[in-house]
Amino acid sequence: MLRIAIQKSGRLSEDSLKLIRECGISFVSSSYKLKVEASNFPLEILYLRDDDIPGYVQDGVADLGIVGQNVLVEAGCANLEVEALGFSKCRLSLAVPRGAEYNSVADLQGKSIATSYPTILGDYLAGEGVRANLHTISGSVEIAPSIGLAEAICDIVSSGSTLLGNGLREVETIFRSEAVLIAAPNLSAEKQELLDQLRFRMQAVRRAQRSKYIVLNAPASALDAVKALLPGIKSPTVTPLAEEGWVSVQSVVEEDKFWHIAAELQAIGAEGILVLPIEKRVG
Ligand SMILES: Nc1ncnc2c1ncn2[C@@H]1O[C@H](COP(=O)(O)OP(=O)(O)OP(=O)(O)O)[C@@H](O)[C@H]1O
Ligand SMILES: O=P(O)(O)OC[C@H]1O[C@H](OP(=O)(O)OP(=O)(O)O)[C@H](O)[C@@H]1O
Ligand SMILES: [Mg+2]
Repeated sequence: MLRIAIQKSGRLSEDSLKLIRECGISFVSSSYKLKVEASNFPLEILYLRDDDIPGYVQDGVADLGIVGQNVLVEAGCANLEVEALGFSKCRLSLAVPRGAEYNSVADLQGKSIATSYPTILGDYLAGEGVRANLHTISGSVEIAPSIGLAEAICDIVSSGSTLLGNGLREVETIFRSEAVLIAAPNLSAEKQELLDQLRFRMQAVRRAQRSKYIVLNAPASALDAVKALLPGIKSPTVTPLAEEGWVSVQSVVEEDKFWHIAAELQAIGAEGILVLPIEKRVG
């Protein structure tokens, strides 16, 4: 049985649970039970504070974990990462009060900076040759300048609303993060085999999320141009329509290229362009 540690409640929780479920693994979750067993895969799920996850996996108390790279690197456990998962994307940034003068990181020399990430920040500042006084606090970091605790902060930013709401201006991005799957060093051969199965499923889910199924009608005369735009996985499926001179084309497109391709398809005469989600994609 594999044990995976995920965040009990917070920014990682929902997507971590969703990913495990999309891998076809069923379990009953309740907010009171902190350890649950899946019914159709040898997996036990532990619900923990995210800060504790790297340590549990490093020590082998849990075999696997899902955690942000920011927390993983801060804990000095970057070597445990096995797979980036593409959610909970955020950045670690330095910010100063909106009206404060700031030209470069050298302006932080001798200043006090509040953060929950003293290791990542300390390494960054050392690399820049800047000495500052770091105040380590575990949350609500953005409040620090307005209560006189620090002159700058370094914390997680996503939309930037928290900085804006607290009169702060983002001045440097020092680290980019997303959720990652981590694994204990030296897993037994049996557990490694289960991990490989789980990664195979996770990759199929992620590949599917990045792809869309596209169906459209096009004049047969435009077929070569349509094929060039929609090469698909191997090649597109082309079937004749009942109406003479027209074909139906089915293919797979990368989601981030869809809008660009859809406009080009329309320009060469394609009609009725439908886009459907793909649940899993193997290979
Ligand atoms: N605004 C955000 N947008 C996207 N991802 C975020 C955001 N804030 C945090 N994250 C990511 O999600 C992780 C968990 O964030 P969260 O705020 O839930 O942590 P926490 O308050 O420390 O939780 P816990 O109670 O488990 O210690 C962060 O370490 C980071 O990787
Ligand atoms: O740029 P934004 O979109 O505003 O997001 C950034 C905020 O999100 C996180 O806090 P969260 O809301 O998770 O609360 P927490 O302090 O309880 O972790 C993070 O610590 C920032 O404060
Ligand atoms: Mg935490």
